[in-house]
Amino acid sequence: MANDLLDYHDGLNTLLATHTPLLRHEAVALADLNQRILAQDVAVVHNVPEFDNSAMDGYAINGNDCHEWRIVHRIAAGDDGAPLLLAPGEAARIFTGAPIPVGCSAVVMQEHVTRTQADADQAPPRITLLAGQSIQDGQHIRRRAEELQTGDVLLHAGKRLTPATIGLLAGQGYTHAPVHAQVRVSVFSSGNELVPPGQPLGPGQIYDSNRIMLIAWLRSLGFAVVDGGNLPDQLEATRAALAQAAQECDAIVCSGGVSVGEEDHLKNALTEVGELIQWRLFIKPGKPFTWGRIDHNDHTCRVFMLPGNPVSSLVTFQQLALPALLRLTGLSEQQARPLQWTAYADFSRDKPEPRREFVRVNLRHEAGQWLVRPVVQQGSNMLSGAVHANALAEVTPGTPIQPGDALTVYPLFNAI
Ligand SMILES: Nc1nc2c(c(=O)[nH]1)N[C@H]1C(S)=C(S)[C@@H](COP(=O)(O)OP(=O)(O)OC[C@H]3O[C@@H](n4cnc5c(N)ncnc54)[C@H](O)[C@@H]3O)O[C@H]1N2
Ligand code: MOO
Repeated sequence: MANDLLDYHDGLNTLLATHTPLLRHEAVALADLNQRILAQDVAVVHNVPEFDNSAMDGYAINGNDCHEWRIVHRIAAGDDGAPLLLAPGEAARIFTGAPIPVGCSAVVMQEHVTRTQADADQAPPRITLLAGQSIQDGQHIRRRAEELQTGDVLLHAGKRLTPATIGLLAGQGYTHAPVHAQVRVSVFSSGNELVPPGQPLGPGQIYDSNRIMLIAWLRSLGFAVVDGGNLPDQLEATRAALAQAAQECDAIVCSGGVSVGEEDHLKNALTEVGELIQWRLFIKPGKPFTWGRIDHNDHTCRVFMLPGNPVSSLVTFQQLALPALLRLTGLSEQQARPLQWTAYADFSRDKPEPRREFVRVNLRHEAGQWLVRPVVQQGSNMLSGAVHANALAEVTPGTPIQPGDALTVYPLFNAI
């Protein structure tokens, strides 16, 4: 029955191609820019360095072949060094970041010279080079504009901003940067059995783990998250909640209620208020994963319905919903793809699984190779298994595994 289900890679490629960056932009202050995506190119407006300056604490000298130099100036970082001149045989005491005086041929580290104090007749102190040291022309001078030149592009549109890029923008004097607006995501769980942590459990009830897991995950990636609460197993209430959220948000992420049971109302509700684009993929876990859209006037809200088993939610979120959501934030298809590399099986499995499987594994580096071994708890209801794992290993449908077989692995939370 299952072979008509969509393959994972076709599903991922379709999601990446059909979700495009939101057009809303905003100027955001530097301290709040981490993880945001640049919406326009940003130019270099100051040469870096702005002026020739010293890379070391030491002495700026004129005349690399001299045997000693008279110290005639002292230049610290923050001083205006431009008017200062060095004649042949002269030196300036200089510090890292201080401007280079006119006539300087090189900077010598203070560890490489000896300094003689001024004598009684007020002659300036002198430095001589220690035996065994030599001087290269221009050494330890950071030249004006050697790193960045005015008019060049500092950062290109589409760049995901990191702490280092924020520092780079500050180094140019910027206080704000133009970024794509935050993607607003409503997160729901669904099921009469679910109780929020902190409340007592009644018979047949369990705590809701998926909603807070997804909220924390989305927040950590810079999304503006609305907690939509838990939807009862009831079509009318579900339909109303989806329609309301679609007016206010760019995307809805919900979990549970997308399988075939009579209490699984999510797909019907989506069909009534919007469009169900895809139901079910040929994957384990996460087969009932669903996506669609709800259009409201000129606004589109993307909808991702994750299967309720917590590991099914986690796997389909990381491998399918998140890449699509990251496209909305402004990332390219390539940037939004789940991070992946190749590792080698440190286990065997004779019985092939018909669906493409994402096995929860421990990825480790040993003797120059990345190796993977499955964690014990592989049930899609066993969140502890996903916690003990640090990656997902992809197993091709119908394929037994021998030790040493190459597998594609995806680090969990893109962080190893
Ligand atoms: N007859 C069939 N039954 C099922 C099939 C099938 O093909 N035929 N598919 C199974 C698969 S695979 C999955 S995965 C689940 C997914 O079902 P739903 O998405 O409808 O999820 P629920 O039935 O609502 O819940 C499944 C399971 O997960 C627990 N759950 C749900 N939400 C949460 C939450 N927020 N936090 C913690 N746990 C949650 C729920 O209590 C159930 O135990 O369907 C299979 N059935
Ligand atoms: O797809 Mo279900 O996620 O196999 O447990």
